Amino acid sequence: MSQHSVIEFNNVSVTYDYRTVLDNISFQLGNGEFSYLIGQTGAGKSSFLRLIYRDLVPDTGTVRVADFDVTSISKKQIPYLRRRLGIVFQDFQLLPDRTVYENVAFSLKVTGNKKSYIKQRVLEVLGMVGLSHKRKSMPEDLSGGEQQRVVIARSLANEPRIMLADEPTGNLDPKASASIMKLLEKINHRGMAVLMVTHDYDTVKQYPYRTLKLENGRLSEVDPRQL
Ligand SMILES: Nc1ncnc2c1ncn2[C@@H]1O[C@H](COP(=O)(O)OP(=O)(O)OP(=O)(O)O)[C@@H](O)[C@H]1O
Repeated sequence: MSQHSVIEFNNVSVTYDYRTVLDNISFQLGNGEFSYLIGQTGAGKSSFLRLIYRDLVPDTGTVRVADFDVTSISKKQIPYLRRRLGIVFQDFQLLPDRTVYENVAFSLKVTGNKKSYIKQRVLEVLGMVGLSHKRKSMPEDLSGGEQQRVVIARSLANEPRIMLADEPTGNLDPKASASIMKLLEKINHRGMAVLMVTHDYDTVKQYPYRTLKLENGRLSEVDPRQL
């Protein structure tokens, strides 16, 4: 893999029941790069992400993520791969019966960190997303935008190099969406690569970065200002 990329697909194809969803795709996400992935419902965006966190294996081609050859890693290595990824997905919500602090601490406990480090790191990432003062709150007492910021804090806890964000501004009002985008930009400026799947073209136009469109199994770059 190139020294400068953190994700690399080479001639990747995925076919479900004779329907080719990803057709011989090659793609690189640079170290510290911000990119959008767009495409209509059913275009294959989720399949694309699933390849990265090894929830799906391509029929042909290779996928490399950080230092992992994802297409050939053992089951044992999958958790180590996933630790390199900050995952912000709609279906990966906060635990409703735990405080904000505990929700973030949870991801550090499962990776076997010491209590003193966990405390320091939780406060650090909550500070980064501007929610230290809400650490004792329950998720249901936060706004949608605040909940999403806690999800982002949790995804940052283990210091991943790459963030995968699936519709992080979905269901949020324009003000909350803007605060999420500013936060993702801040994280990106600190050196983390961000790959964001979105249907929110207003946001893409307002925060223009490389935009890749999936259509008929192929990936092409489009001008974010022309969406
Ligand atoms: N496990 C599967 N078996 C069969 N078909 C599948 C499977 N997973 C996805 N598909 C089909 O492959 C196509 C691409 O699905 P995918 O979920 O990757 O699209 P998407 O772009 O993420 O869509 P959305 O924007 O609606 O989430 C869809 O037609 C879907 O029905």
